[in-house]
Amino acid sequence: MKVVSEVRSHGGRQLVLTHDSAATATGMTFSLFLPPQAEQGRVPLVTYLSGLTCTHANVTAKGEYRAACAAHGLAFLAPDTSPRGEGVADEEGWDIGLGAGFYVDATEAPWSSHYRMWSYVTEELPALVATEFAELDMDRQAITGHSMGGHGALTVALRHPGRFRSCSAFAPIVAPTRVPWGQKAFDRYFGGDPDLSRRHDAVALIGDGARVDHLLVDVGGSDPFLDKELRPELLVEACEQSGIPATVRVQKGYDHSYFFVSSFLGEHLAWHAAHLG
Ligand SMILES: N[C@@H](CCC(=O)N[C@@H](CS)C(=O)NCC(=O)O)C(=O)O
Repeated sequence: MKVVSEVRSHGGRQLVLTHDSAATATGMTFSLFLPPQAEQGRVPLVTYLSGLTCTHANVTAKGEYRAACAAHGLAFLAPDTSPRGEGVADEEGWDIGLGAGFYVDATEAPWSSHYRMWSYVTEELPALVATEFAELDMDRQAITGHSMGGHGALTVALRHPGRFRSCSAFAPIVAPTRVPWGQKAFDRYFGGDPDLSRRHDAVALIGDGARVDHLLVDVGGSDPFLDKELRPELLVEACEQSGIPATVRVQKGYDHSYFFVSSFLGEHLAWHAAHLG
C-alpha cells in the first residue's frame, strides 16, 4: 500500500492510498479520513460507497464530511466504484463498466476477470485497513452510500448481519432488478441470472428475510432519477412489511448531486455516531 497524498484537515488526516488488489487484480485507490481522536485511541469506521461515474475523489472533494467526522470522532473510508486500468472491460455509457461496478462479483466474461467489487468492499478493503491502521475499531462500523453506492450500502449491510451497527443511504437504487440501471448491470455482470441478481437487490433481500436494525434514507424531491431508477417507495413498503424501523425522508427541492449529499451527510454521520457509541 502506498500513500498518494496526505493533508491535515479539521485536526485530522485526509489520506489517499493505493494498493494492488487481489480481488480485482488491478491497482485500487481509496481515501481515508482519520479524525483527531485517532491520535488518542481507536475510532469507529464509516464506509461510504459512491455512485455511478464516481471515484473515491468525488465524495472526498465534495462530500463535506470532515467537520462532522472530527466532531464525532469517526473515520471515513471511500473506495472506488470499479476496477480501472489496462485490460479492464468497459462499454459505452456511464452506467456500465468503468465507474459502475455495482458492488457485485461479475460471473460473465469479459467482466468477471476484474469486476469483483463485492469481494473488494466486503472482504479485501476492510481487512487491509484493519491491518494498516490500528487506530480503526473494526468492531464499531457503519455503512452509507449514494445512488449505486446506496444500493451497495443496503445490500452489504443486509448480507452481513452484525457487522454494521447502522446503515444509511442517499438516493439509493433500492430494487435494481426492477429498474433500468440495475437490469442493465445485472444483465452484463451476471448474464441476468435471477438468483444472483436477487442477492444484490435490497428489496428482494428484505422480502427473503434479511434484516438490519434500522435505516436512515434521504432522497431529493427534485431528483430526476427518483421515479424511474430509485423508487424509494419500494423500500418503504418492504420495511413496513418486515418491521425494519426505517426513516425515509424526501428532501424538497434537492436533486441527485453532491449539493444534496453534502447537505445531509453531516446529519447521517451524527446518527451513525449515536449508534456507534
Ligand atoms: N453522468 C450522469 C449523472 C450521473 C450521476 O448523477 N452520478 C452521481 C452518482 S449516481 C454522481 O455522484 N456523480 C458525480 C458527481 O456529481 O461528482 C449524467 O450526466 O446524467
